[in-house]
Amino acid sequence: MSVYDKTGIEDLGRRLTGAGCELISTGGTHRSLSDAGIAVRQVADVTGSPEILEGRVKTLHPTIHGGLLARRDSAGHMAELEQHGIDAIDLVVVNLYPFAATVSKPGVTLDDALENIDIGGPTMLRAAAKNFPSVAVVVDPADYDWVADALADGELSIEQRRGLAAKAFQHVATYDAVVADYLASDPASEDEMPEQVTIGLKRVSALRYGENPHQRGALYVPASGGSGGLAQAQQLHGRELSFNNLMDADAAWRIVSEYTDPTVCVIKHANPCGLASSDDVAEGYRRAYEGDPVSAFGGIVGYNRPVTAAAAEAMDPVFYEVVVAPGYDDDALAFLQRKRNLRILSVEPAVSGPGAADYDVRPLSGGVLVQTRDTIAEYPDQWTTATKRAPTSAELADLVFAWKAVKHIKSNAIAFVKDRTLVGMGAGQPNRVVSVHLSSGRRARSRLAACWHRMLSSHSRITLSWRQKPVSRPSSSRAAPFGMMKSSRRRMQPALPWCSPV
Ligand SMILES: NC(=O)c1ncn([C@@H]2O[C@H](COP(=O)(O)O)[C@@H](O)[C@H]2O)c1NC=O
Repeated sequence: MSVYDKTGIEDLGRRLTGAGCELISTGGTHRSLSDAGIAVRQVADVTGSPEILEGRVKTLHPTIHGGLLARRDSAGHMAELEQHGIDAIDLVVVNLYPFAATVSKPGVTLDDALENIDIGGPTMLRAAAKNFPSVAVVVDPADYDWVADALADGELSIEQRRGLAAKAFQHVATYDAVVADYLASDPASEDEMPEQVTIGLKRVSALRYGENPHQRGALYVPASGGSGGLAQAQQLHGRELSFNNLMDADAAWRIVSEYTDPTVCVIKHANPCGLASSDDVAEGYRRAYEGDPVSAFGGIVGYNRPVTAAAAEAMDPVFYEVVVAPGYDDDALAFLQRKRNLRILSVEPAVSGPGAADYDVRPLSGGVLVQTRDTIAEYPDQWTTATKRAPTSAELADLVFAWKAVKHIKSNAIAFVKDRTLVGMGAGQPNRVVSVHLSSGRRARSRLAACWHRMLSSHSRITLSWRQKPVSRPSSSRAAPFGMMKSSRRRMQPALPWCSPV
């Protein structure tokens, strides 16, 4: 037994000695056990070598590793143990130096970090895990109880030992990935994508199923630590979250997090069908909802400010699956909790763990695409005007709003915006002209289509304005909504019969 985190170790030690085990421990673990009156030998007494180099070498010794690695079914191995006076070791209980927690501390030095890279612990875990046909390895304190129960009744089965071995290897792999991330986060190497990427994740919850009922699914967070973000949201109310709930709630949280002004969105199928900024969050919700009242049903509502009672009441007539916000006024929460099926999430901004490379990862058949996140700073005061008429300052504010919105709408993304409110949205269409057509709610005019065609041939990102009444909702002002589109391809789409250039 050699554990950094001593929680539960006395109870386990007592149960193991009760089951007839003889215990061997390193310095601090030995102290904890013997102080609790449990019979235990010092590892140094077993190896005949003292701990040296300030604890850098404690268990790295043939007596320990011979005892762990010898095949019990090999007469040769057992004879060698005998010859060298080594006893077989049947169970290893180890947890490692807290590397991630250490490097999360502000002002941590490289020296501190290096001293917290555990070497002897992983070596014992790997040795015991390799030899799981004969040896059991316990790395997770959550396993202490059932392992002690099994040993009290006899022994662990081969399947149980194999499961523990897999867990130990997984643990060591994740631990090493965090160390590698930390060491790789050298500013000099930031220009290049890394040669190899190992992403250590730990499961925080099992989901009933994945995207479809025949798929399995679970939620993971980075093993390197970090906090906040949708994956670490606190669920304040409602039924279990599904895979799709989490996907949509994340889309909601990401889009409202894009705005500094108080902003509310309504998400359907990972796209915002409603989005509005307003100093009054209840008004923001109303305007977001009115952007597309039909699609809002069954959606997810996201706020970047605490939900007020007025906003909660405004949401009342509509069925929503999830609401996600950085907090809730007490009366708002009490009001929302009346709805049995509404899942209520409280989220804090995401803070990456130490050295965690913050990648966007997409699966391909046979591989994955990895890119850095789309977090570029935008400078609207440096934008140039593509049209003859320059936007007014109110129109520019709408364009800034639209530019942030369109980043979160799936391609071919179209956003019509008026008064910092999304009034029309086109997403996921294979044809961008059709996407405009859908988002404007009526057949695109040939003049508009021609305008698109001219611009699509020369720009990959386009801002557009034209004289046309807002179509998705009535507006008191006579100015037209502003449109914005995003496309990752420069090629012009083939002309459709109803949008031939004029
Ligand atoms: N150097 C070694 O040989 C070695 N052997 C075990 N450890 C670690 O020492 C820790 C326990 O130390 P202690 O029992 O002294 O509190 C465990 O986290 C274990 O993983 C070691 N420390 C670091 O590598």
